[in-house]
Amino acid sequence: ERNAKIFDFAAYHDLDTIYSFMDTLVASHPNLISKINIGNSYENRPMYALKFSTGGENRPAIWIDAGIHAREWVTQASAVWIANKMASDYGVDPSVTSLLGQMDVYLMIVTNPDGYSFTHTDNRMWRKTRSVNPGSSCRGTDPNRNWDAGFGGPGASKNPCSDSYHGPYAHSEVEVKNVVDLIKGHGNFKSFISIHSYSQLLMYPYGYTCTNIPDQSELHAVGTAAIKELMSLYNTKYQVGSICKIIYQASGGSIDWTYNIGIKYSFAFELRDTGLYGFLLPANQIIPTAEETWLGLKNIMEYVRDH
Ligand SMILES: CS(=N)(=N)C[C@@H](Cc1ccccc1)C(=O)O
Ligand SMILES: [Zn+2]
Repeated sequence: ERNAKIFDFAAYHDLDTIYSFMDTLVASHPNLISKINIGNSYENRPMYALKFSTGGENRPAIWIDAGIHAREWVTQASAVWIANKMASDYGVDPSVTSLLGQMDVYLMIVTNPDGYSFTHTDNRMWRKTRSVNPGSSCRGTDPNRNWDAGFGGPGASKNPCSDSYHGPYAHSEVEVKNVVDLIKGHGNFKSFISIHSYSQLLMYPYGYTCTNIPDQSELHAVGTAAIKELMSLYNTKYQVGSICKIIYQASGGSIDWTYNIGIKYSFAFELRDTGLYGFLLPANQIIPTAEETWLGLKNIMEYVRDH
């Protein structure tokens, strides 16, 4: 509890510090949070998801991941703050209490640990995994082009040296496979939310095509309500739309695969900012970004709980 009190949420932390924060949080809330090792990364780092659960057996669940792109540091930092917020608001905020009384929430703070570690040791702008590409001197696959949804189509590169290299085959990256296996094994996820930065967008599928999904109008309405909440705090301007329409065509993205396996409420956030600092967002914007993102996330989770 003392450690949880001295953690600096207004700073960027390395992998070990984030992992020990998780242990502190679990220790402070043993009846609410457990740490699940969903498998190891390419370089054998554990991949931890925090499971928020008040009981039941395989309850309907919501997945939230951050940091699949290593350099998007405000996403892992915001997820740390959100983990703490959800823990402290349970039993205090009636909406959070009701949500966790009916659903489980899985929160993966560092979805690409090898890449995140590499941004601290070698290259702050690294995005991909750190897997070896046979026959190339370039490392890594874009974990957000490696999912089995329009895999290898337009909006991904076949060049291992590209930042959007799709990898040798769908789910080739163990970091992706570990999440895929958890989602398929669980079988009762109602929502999958992937947190990226930057651009200030809330997106729904598809990325691999600009054709509308069957649930386009519902997801657009959910997204619109969510960003209204988000914007209410600091007036941070967000836009809502499909990946393909509001950012660009991108194949092999996570939320296209989750939508296609039946997880209707699949969304991707692009957090602050719109390019002034980009991936190098100053640490003094971590807490404001996390606070406003939480409002949007909570709004989506409430909708999922009630539908
Ligand atoms: C700036 S960025 N790389 N976070 C934008 C991110 C958009 C996206 C999100 C979800 C699914 C597909 C595509 C990407 O290119 O992977
Ligand atoms: Zn990203």
